[in-house]
Amino acid sequence: MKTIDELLADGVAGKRVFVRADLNVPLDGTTITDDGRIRAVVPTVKALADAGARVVVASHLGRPKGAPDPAFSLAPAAARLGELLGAEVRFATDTVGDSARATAAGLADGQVAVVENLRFNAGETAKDDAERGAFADQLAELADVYVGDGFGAVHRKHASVFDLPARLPHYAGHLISTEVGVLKKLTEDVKRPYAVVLGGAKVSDKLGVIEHLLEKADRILIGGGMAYTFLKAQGHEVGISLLQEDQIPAVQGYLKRAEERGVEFVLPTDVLVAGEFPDLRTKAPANPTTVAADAIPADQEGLDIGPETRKLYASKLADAATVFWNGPMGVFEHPDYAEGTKAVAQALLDSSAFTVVGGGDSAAAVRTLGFDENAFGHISTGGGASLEYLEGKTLPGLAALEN
Ligand SMILES: Nc1ncnc2c1ncn2[C@@H]1O[C@H](COP(=O)(O)OP(=O)(O)O)[C@@H](O)[C@H]1O
Ligand SMILES: O=C(OP(=O)(O)O)[C@H](O)COP(=O)(O)O
Repeated sequence: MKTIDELLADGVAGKRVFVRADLNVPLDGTTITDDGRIRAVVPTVKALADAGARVVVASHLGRPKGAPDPAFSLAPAAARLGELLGAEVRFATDTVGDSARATAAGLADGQVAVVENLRFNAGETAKDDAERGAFADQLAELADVYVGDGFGAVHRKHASVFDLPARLPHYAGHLISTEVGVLKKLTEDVKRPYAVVLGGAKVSDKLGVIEHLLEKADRILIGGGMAYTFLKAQGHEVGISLLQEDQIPAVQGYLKRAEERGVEFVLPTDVLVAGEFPDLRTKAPANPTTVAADAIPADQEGLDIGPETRKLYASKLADAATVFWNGPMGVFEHPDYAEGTKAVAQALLDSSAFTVVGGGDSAAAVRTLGFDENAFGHISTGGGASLEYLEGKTLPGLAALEN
């Protein structure tokens, strides 16, 4: 994989460089609640701009449906990038249309622009190779060189991640190089006991990695929205909690395999439930109740692990030598459901383990709940991406940079 250092050494002044970043930051309206992913790409963008490149930054944000949707505009992220760079950052109101082409063409050496959300275009995420390719062709017109630095999206076979680098000279940015360097250590030389904590809401995306983790980890702790498919697989009712019904047979298989291999699977023994999802904007009191994990009422939703589970998980992490954690334990954005996530973060800090926290929301949780991000071994900007890397899968965005 060629890195940006080679590009910089060859000289990049006057060249139009397309930087595929992951600026998928959590927003409250148009306010960025955690800018970690923007800060993470600054070293790459700054190095290119300082070297006189004309930098076109692109990213997805959220999961819009292949058409413009103001709620998912990258405008706030572009403004924040400008603040962090201490320089003007231009913003194109489309991704490959008139605004993007004019903005890219109007850049002077050392200037930076952000184009609008890649996922406002159906071609970005299309399954069909030709449709993705056609969109990548349009993106390629904006630049002479491609720098891949959106680590959080390298597991996606999307036009800007996979097809575009095949059309331009391509290099890995500083963030991707750093992320891969750390995660590689976890695949090669892992100190045991090795505990993995999984939670969050992207359950269907992430359940599959457990099959591989069963061959690697000594202990797997499950929380967040993921826990309820496990509880259901054990025969418990989960009310209106997040559930991946079609994955129940697979999950039953994981539990069986874990037993055969002597991998300890730890599930919540109690959970916080409520009749409705909390209001994350007003943060109005949610008044949850604590119930046993095998006694979730039919009309209630599990939204955090309970106090007994917090203690249990802390004890299971205390003597670990390595911990990988992806996915909050509950809806941490609301204070009534943040305690589970806080307890896991604190347990990681209290242990002497090498700790890796991965994922946009997990990293944001650690910071917004007041923890010192430097106290963790590594905070990865990618959750799904780091999990699939650990799984040993070929990641489209990394393979494209290697070719
Ligand atoms: N029990 C739950 N039910 C619904 N959503 C949950 C639950 N627990 C956690 N979440 C949500 O999961 C989201 C993060 O999930 P995910 O995107 O998978 O993590 P990451 O970005 O760290 O990879 C958070 O917004 C959080 O509110
Ligand atoms: O937030 C992301 O992934 P993550 O939640 O697994 O860390 C990335 O920006 C990828 O987004 P996607 O899962 O909508 O493709």
